[in-house]
Amino acid sequence: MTTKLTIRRPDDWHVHLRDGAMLQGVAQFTARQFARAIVMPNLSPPVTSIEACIAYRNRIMAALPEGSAFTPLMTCYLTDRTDPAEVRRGFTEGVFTAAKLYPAGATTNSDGGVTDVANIRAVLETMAEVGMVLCVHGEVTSAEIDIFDREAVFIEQVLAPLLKDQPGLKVVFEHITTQDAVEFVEAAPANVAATVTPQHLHINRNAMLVGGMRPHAYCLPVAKREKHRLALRAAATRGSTKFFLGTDSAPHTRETKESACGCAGIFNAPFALESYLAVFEAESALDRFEGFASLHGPAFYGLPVNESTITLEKRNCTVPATIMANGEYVVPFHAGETLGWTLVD
Ligand SMILES: NC(=O)N[C@@H](CC(=O)O)C(=O)O
Ligand SMILES: [Zn+2]
Ligand SMILES: [Zn+2]
Repeated sequence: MTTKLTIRRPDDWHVHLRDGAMLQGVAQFTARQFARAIVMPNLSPPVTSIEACIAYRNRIMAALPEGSAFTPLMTCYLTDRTDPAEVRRGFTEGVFTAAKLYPAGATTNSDGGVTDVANIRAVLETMAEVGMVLCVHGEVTSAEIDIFDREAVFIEQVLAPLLKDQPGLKVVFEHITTQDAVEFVEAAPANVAATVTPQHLHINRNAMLVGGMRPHAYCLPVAKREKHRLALRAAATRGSTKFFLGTDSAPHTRETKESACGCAGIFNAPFALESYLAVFEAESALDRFEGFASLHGPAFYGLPVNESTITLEKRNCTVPATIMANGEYVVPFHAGETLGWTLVD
């Protein structure tokens, strides 16, 4: 029986580090587990320029614990008015690692997002030309589309046509939640990949709705039915280089989650690796964890793998009911549960 696992240090290819007091409270958790992370730009106001991005990166660096070797990889929030020249310059100067497509109104702080991908055609062309990754929140927003169908409809109405128009563009279909998305990514060429969150590997929609409404199991895209969860588990643990780690850790204060209109987002950063590893163990795929966590992401982005390592031990760890993030309570994913592996410092 494996009781100790040492792998190259993982990266998180999708995280919300927030800003201000919350950033001060949560940055340490991601920095402890990961070498690098793709940092989402959905602040208020969003990070839409090189200047704003450099300033945000500096605030992240200032929020890291002393001596941290963590590197934030920054992203540009696309809007209907994004200037292709700004995206190109930000990428070539090393400020933007990727650009992020939020369909307007799809999720937290996406009101300034893109109303129609036709409006960013020149931006996408530029990105394809320079080899810059497009990160996509893949849900349509039309009122008449059922929330459980929004990802599958996005594939058909937006993503497939977009890739037809820009066949060379590197696209990360983020936080996928459906068998439809798994099948689409598997059938697509090598320039299309996906990230998978810990929550979508652990829970289906019952976790959110059975026995009472559970706001801390609510995120977007919402968890789907069990067959989709099983498809995601198979995809993530199969060893395919098209699927890699992206936590989508999205902290909101306990108050804003436990509300008449609760915010979407699950805060999983403090125990992300322990959470993923539980899945890989249950799927008898411990030997494939390093690929998912530390190798496939850098390969897709064209970045070097990390030289340093981390070690996880087969030892119980109990996730606290709440975490104090710089004066605000945040409820973590797996609150109050015990996980079978522990990241060794
Ligand atoms: N995943 C979420 O439920 N929420 C994210 C936004 C996002 O990634 O869609 C957030 O910023 O809170
Ligand atoms: Zn999203
Ligand atoms: Zn996200």
